[in-house]
Amino acid sequence: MMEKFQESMYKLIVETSTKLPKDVRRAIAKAKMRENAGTRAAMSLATIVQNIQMADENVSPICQDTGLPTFKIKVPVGVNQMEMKEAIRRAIAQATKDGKLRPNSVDSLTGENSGDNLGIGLPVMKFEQWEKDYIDVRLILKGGGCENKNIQYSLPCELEGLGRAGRDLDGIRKCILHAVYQAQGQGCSAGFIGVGIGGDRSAGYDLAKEQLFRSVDDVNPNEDLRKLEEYIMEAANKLGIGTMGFGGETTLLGCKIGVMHRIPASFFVSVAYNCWAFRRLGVIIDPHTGDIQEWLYQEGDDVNFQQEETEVVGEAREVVLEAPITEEQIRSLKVGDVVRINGMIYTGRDAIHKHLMNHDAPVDLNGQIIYHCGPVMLKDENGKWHVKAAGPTTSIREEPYQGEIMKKFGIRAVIGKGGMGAKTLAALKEHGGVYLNAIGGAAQYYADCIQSVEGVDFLEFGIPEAMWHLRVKDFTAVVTMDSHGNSLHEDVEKSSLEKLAQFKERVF
Ligand SMILES: O=C(O)C[C@H](O)C(=O)O
Ligand code: SF4
Repeated sequence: MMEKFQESMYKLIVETSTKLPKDVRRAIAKAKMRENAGTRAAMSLATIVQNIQMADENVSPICQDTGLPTFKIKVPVGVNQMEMKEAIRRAIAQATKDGKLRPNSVDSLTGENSGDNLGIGLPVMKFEQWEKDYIDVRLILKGGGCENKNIQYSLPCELEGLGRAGRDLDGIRKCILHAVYQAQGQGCSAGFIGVGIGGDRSAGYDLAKEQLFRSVDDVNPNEDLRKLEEYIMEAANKLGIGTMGFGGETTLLGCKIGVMHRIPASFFVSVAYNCWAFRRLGVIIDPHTGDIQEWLYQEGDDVNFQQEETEVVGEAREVVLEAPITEEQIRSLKVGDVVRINGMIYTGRDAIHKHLMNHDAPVDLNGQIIYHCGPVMLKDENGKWHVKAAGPTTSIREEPYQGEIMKKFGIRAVIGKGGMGAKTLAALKEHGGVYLNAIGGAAQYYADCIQSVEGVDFLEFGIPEAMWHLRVKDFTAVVTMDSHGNSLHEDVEKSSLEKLAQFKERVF
């Protein structure tokens, strides 16, 4: 039985990483219909849909960040949970080896990547016993960018744009709207949120995450919460943050709210934010054979994304870039321009940015392009590396370093997602640099633009943190911060704050 169970868990992991569930697909298809053709949001959604289809076909990760695997398992009395845990760990290690998961488990003290997704406390497995005679296993692969946008409020509190949030349903309403606002595009909007009302800090977050296991289509049995969920879906989509924070009609794809009791002194509202790449599936397992009897979240017909040819944004200019890039070329770029990159780009994320502050670079970065990306890579029998998934990572984490590093090494462009802050914007102006926004989560789409892996440095930092030398063709991204002091991210943040303030008045 355990061998079969391990095989079933392997199938669950691979399916979760590579195929979005139908309820999520329906939500994305609906969002796509709402956007006006030709806008940046429509273009991004077209890329997202294309990426979902490519992941289906390639049986490869939808997003390169395959997240922190969290299993929720319900078992009948008499099933050996310790053996199940071991089988799940083996299945996780196998899926990592096969390039279906990125090695994502990092020693928090030494920074060492375990290489197989196993580690202290990882994967997360939560067991519960029940009276039924079958096993129910559900899995979420929740990436780090959206996890970083989770937020917890302690009521009463003051919220920018909304004023005081008190200890009542209306205060809760304000917290949830604020949670969507503060995420901007950084958690790869449009997102799904799970909300937990009450509990202590840890139980509140657990409850919030528990909500993410609810189907997007289900209706809250609590009438107050049903109304609140409905209200939030409507109001949040008026914030104008849109796909990737580019502005647009859809900012939120789902909202599920749960409640538990609290103690008199504490009143927490906890919000778990999940990106559009909402990888969550489940299976019913026969406890005697270990076989999969049924897949969960897959009710309904196959979702047919209507994919008409999307034109590039209205009058957006398309510019081809190839490194080394001159200052003059960079200064000619403006927010809104679409760039197509050919030639070399170098990945660099958290560990490398920190390292480069007081070390030399292993390659000459003068005039070059840095890509904030931690790809999924596999080495073949001949020792050659292949890219299995390679979308952008959240750039704002490099905010303390980026400007200085660009100046120090002469870097002319950085590609990432979610935008960067005032410090980087000032450096782009002073030095002559641009920020290029790629579509977060579109890891198959971008992997397809990579023609070859020409080298790697800092492999000791682990696969996601290494500096990969990539030769690309037609790698497309949008200029969202230019060398003239313009930032689309700053604009959207400002306008969405104004819109948020329209929801200040009491509703509940
Ligand atoms: O780690 C990554 O590759 C991306 C991360 O999920 C992010 O959204 O920043
Ligand atoms: S890159 Fe975006 S889509 Fe991928 S896990 Fe991070 S937040 Fe989600």
